[in-house]
Amino acid sequence: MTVDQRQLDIAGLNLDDDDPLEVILDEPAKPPAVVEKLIEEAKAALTAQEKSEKRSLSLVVVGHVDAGKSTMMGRLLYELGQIDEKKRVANERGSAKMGKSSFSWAWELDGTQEERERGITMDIALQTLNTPHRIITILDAPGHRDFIPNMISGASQADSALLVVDAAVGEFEAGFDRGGQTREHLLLVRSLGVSQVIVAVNKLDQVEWAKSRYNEIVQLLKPFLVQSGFHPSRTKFVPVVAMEGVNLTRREPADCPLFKWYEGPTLVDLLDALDPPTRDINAPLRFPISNIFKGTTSGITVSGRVCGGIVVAGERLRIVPGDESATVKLIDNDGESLPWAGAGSNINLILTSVDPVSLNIGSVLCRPGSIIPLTFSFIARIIVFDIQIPITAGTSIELFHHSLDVPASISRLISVLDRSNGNVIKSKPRVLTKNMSAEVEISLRGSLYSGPASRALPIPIEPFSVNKEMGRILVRRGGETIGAGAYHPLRAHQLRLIIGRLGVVMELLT
Ligand SMILES: Nc1nc2c(ncn2[C@@H]2O[C@H](COP(=O)(O)OP(=O)(O)OP(=O)(O)O)[C@@H](O)[C@H]2O)c(=O)[nH]1
Repeated sequence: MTVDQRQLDIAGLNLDDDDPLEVILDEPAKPPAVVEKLIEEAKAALTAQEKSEKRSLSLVVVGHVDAGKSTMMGRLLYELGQIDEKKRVANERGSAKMGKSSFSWAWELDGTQEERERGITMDIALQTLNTPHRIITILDAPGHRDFIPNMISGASQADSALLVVDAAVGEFEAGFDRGGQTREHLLLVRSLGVSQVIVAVNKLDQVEWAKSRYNEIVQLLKPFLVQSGFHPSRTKFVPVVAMEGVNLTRREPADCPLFKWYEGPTLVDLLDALDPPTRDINAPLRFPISNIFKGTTSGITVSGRVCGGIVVAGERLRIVPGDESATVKLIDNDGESLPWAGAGSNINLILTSVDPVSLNIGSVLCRPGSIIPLTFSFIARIIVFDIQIPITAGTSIELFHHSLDVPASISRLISVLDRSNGNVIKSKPRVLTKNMSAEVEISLRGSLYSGPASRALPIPIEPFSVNKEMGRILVRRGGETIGAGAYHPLRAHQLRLIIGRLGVVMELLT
C-alpha cells in the first residue's frame, strides 16, 4: 500500500509557519550487522535487569478534574528530593504572581502557559520518580473531559495507574456519578490493559481527616473496581493530603489527625511495591508515536513507548504507514542518552535523515524487515459500556488506537458473545446494548488527516494474540466512550466457513 505522505497533516509537528520543512540530513545509520550485535547485547542486559533490585515501570495518574493529581506529583517529587528548594520557590512565586498560588505544586507538571493560567492539565506530562526499588515514569493525565483523548494516549503507554479522588463532600460524588471522570478513567485504563491500581484518597483535610469518610469512599469504589475488571489483590487504597505532603513519603507530621486512625503504608510504600510488567523484548520492534516536537538538538523528537522489541541508537527505521524511513540519532530517557531501549520504555527518539512530513502522531516506527500490518477494516471483539443508545450496524464512531484517534464506523455486527467463555450466543444481531460482549467489524471512514486531497489512510494495528499493546482499541461516540476491545482476526471456524462457501462458489463456476 503506497501512501502519499504529502497529504498528511503536519500540524502535529508544532512547527512555526516560517520553519523550513526540509529533510534533515545527518550522519549515516549503523549497518544492520552492527545493529544486530547491539540488539543481542541489549537483550542480555535487559534480561539481567529483570532480575535486578531496581525495576522500572510506568504509571498513569488519572482522576476527576481538580482531584489534585498534578499537585500530588509535584509534591511527591519534592518530598523525594527530585525538585530542589530553588525550583520550589520559583514555582511558588510564579503561581502567586498569576493569582494561582494553590497550584504552585502543580506547576512542576503543568508546564505550559495555558495550563498554568487555567489551572488545569491539558496534555500528558512526563516525569521520572525514583523510589527505593522502582524507577517510575509518571504520565500525569488531564482530568477534564475535553481532554480525554490525551488521557487515553497516556493510559495506553502505562503499566499501572494511580487514581486520585477528592474526599471533599460533593466532590468525590461528582467524579463518581454517571458522567464523572473517576468512573470513565478507571474503565478506560482497565480496557487499555492496566491491571493494577493505587487509589489515593486526597484532600482529607477538607473533611476533618474523618476515618468514616475515607472508609465510605473505599467501600463505594471497591465494587466498582471489581466490576471494571480489577482484581482486589491488585487494588490498593491510601489516604493522603497532597498539598501538605501528608502520607506521601512519610507518616508525618506525627501529630497529624490522620495518624490517629491510619497505620497503613504511605503512597511511596505502595508505589515501591508495584509489580513491574513482563516485557516482550523478542517481539518485532513497535514504537507508536504519541507526540512530535522540535527538540533542542538538530532533528525531530518523537515520544512514545516501545511496545515490543528493542530500539537501538543509530539504526534506520521505517515509518508506517508510508514508505519513508528515519535514523534514530539519539534515544533520550528523561535527559539521559541511551544506547538502546527495550519494550515497556517510555522514551524520546531524536530522528534525523527524515522528511518531517512523513511523521504523524499514531505512526509506528518498525524495523524494515518486520513492519506492522496496515488495514482499513478489521474484526474486533468489544465489550459495550453502559450506553443509553444501542449500537447498530453503521454507527459512526471515533476509533482510538494508542495516540491515534480516527473517524470510523461499526460496519457490521457479527455476533453477540457469552462474556464468560467467548462462545457465540447470537449471530448477526440487529443491535448491541449495554454490557454486551460482541464481535464487530470496524471500518475507517473519511479522512484521517486534513488536506486538499484528503482520504482515509490505513491504520497500523496487530492482532491482540500477536502483540497485546498493538491490538487494543477504544470506541467513542459523541464524546462518550461506548466500548473497548481488541483486534481479533476471524476465528478458525469462521475462516473454515468462508473457505467452504468459496469452494461451493468455485464448483458452481467451473
Ligand atoms: N485542600 C486541599 N487542596 C488540594 C489538595 N491537593 C490539591 N489541592 C487543590 O486542588 C486544586 C486542583 O489541584 P490540581 O493538582 O491542579 O488537580 P488536578 O487533578 O491535577 O487537575 P486536572 O489535571 O486539571 O484535572 C488546586 O487548587 C490544589 O491546590 C489537598 O490535599 N488539600
